[in-house]
Amino acid sequence: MDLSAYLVLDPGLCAGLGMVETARAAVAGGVGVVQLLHEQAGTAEMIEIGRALRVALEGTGAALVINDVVAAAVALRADGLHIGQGDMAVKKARSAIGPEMLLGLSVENQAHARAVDPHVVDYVGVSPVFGTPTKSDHAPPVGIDGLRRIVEICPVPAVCIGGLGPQHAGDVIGAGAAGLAVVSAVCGRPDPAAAARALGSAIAEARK
Ligand SMILES: Cc1ncc(COP(=O)(O)OP(=O)(O)O)c(N)n1
Ligand SMILES: Cc1nc(C(=O)O)sc1CCOP(=O)(O)O
Ligand SMILES: [Mg+2]
Repeated sequence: MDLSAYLVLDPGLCAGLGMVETARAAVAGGVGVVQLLHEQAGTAEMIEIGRALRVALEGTGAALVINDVVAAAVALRADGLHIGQGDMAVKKARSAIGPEMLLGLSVENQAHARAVDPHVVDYVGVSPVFGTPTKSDHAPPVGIDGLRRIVEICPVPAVCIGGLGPQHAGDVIGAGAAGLAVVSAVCGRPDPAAAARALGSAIAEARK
């Protein structure tokens, strides 16, 4: 899974174009992972949207990750499941999804990072780097220095999320992150493909 440019879909921000078309455009613009996050959807609706996303992503090489809803991830044979600290025990998630599906875990501080078991978790989402209106109940922002310390501790690759856009690629890649996860930098933009391209270019530039 190429974690460099990681799109987290938000149904509200994607209301204009829709989540499937937003994902299609973002992947055309170079996004490597699409996470379906829909707090209001039950399992059946997650599966229905996930199936449409699967069709849209087919043949692109982009990965489909399901947020929180283990049964939907399993039913869809998704590429990954992403859970937070309060969602469920990581070992329970791993036994539900089996050994092949990638498991992502949110980490919000150094203690969370120290507790990551690399035999169970494949990548972490360090969250949030900056405050963001996209998620109302986020943990205190860790900032770039906090991100660097968390990445140093984590035994698995780290993407980071929260208030990020192309303008932050230099700082977060410099801090050791494997990629940037974004919502509003792509969702709801007039041209999500161009927004994704701008993100990818900034990441490529940061890695030079
Ligand atoms: C890549 C990535 N990182 C962090 C999160 C946040 O997940 P979580 O803490 O479970 O919060 P919710 O988004 O589920 O409310 C994420 N979704 N993706
Ligand atoms: C989905 C999500 N999780 C977060 C966390 O801190 O756990 S912040 C967030 C939303 C990030 O949105 P934007 O890119 O628009 O700032
Ligand atoms: Mg969650």
